[in-house]
Amino acid sequence: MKLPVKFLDNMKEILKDEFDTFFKSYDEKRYYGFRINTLKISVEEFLKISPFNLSKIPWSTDGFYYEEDIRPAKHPFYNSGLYYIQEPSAMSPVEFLDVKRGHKVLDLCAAPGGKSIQIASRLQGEGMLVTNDINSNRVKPLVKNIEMYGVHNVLVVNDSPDRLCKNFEGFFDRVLVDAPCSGEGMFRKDEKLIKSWEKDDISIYPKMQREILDEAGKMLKVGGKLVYSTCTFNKDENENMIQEFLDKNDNFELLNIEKIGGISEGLGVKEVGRLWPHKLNGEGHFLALLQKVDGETKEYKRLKNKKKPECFEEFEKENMNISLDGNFITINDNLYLAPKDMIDIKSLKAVRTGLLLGKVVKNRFKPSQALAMALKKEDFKRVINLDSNDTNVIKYLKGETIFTEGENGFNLVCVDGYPLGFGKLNRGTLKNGYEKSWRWV
Ligand SMILES: C[S@@+](CC[C@H](N)C(=O)[O-])C[C@H]1O[C@@H](n2cnc3c(N)ncnc32)[C@H](O)[C@@H]1O
Repeated sequence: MKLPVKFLDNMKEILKDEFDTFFKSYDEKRYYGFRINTLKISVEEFLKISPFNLSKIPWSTDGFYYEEDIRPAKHPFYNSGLYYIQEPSAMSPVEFLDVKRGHKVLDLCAAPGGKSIQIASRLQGEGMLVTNDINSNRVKPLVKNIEMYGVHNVLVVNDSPDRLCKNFEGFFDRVLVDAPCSGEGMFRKDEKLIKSWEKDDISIYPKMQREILDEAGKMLKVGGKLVYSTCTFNKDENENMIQEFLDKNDNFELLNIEKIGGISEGLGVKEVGRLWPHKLNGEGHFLALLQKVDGETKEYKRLKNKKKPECFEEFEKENMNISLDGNFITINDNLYLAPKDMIDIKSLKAVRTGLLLGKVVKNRFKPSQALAMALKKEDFKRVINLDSNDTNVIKYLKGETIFTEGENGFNLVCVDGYPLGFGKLNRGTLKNGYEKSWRWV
């Protein structure tokens, strides 16, 4: 692999005696991983049905390495949101964020959403996740991932950190800043990034990171914790960025990142964590854990619950074995179940205000793909449960009509018991309800 000379010079300076082993690691194979989505299945249950050979990633509770030649994104379990494909070292930031059920958590630079899904799996439907990205193109896959992985206690935002801060100062128990960075840790994963590193002016990143981190700190509660992470090796974007933040904010303390599974101390800062490709099986990451120990406390009032619309109540009675409760919000014909901890937000570009249940048009309710993905098989009255080897699964994912037995009406189509989407059955013919933009082409 041909690496930029300037990058190698920087790395020689940083790594000194270790440089040669670091450099050689670029000729070794890269590692592939996915994380089991414990919102839908436990690690133990998944391992019982797993069609793949997997081995544990040491710093992750639910992450596994898989071999390069298997294609987990082509298996229908991927479409049912049972696992999220993620570079192994990228699984580390959330591991150290110490998210507990009921927390209010902000993922400030979230797209495409790998770490948001990981946070949601720690929340297990309690508390609230606010997931944001400034880039409107990148928010689209973020929304898809949030929905496919069945995250429902969520507010998805496409806005800037300072505008978020106007609504959420001192609000969050946990904040993740997975900062935009020069991406030096991703060269082995994606050689195109070498070209953009050479072409772009990487000195722009520290300014961006500083601004994001400053706003992130303000949105944290006293006692709350923040993880700052990057996938680059550059010291200015890592240890120096954290040192500068601590110098400016004496109400923050640096906590220790436990050095498990081959994670190393930082460069001159022992509390932070470095994942190096020559020391563990992953591409590279930087982690710092901060705690806010002093500051102003602000009280927030939850939004008052709005009633369930009648048309949704009817849909539930006709089709579901459960009845949802909480705050039902309608925005432009879209019916949402908002998170219980939702507050009044002003002038923010919210893309999803909770779980999108469906559309209400002329008092008729049409369920969404997101609702199907947030349900369990037992939650629905009529289910078409396909075997993962059944050719109808691919047909369904392609949006084709399928012919199958079952009860007329709305059905939840599942693969080996895990929902894929809806369909309407009429005398053996299933009108495909799989979201058009998700269909296999
Ligand atoms: C490293 S990526 C995030 C990856 C993501 N956390 C994940 O695990 O899937 C950094 C993200 O920061 C976003 N970003 C850049 N500047 C930002 C800003 N000022 N505020 C919020 N997000 C920003 C980029 O659009 C990009 O999606």
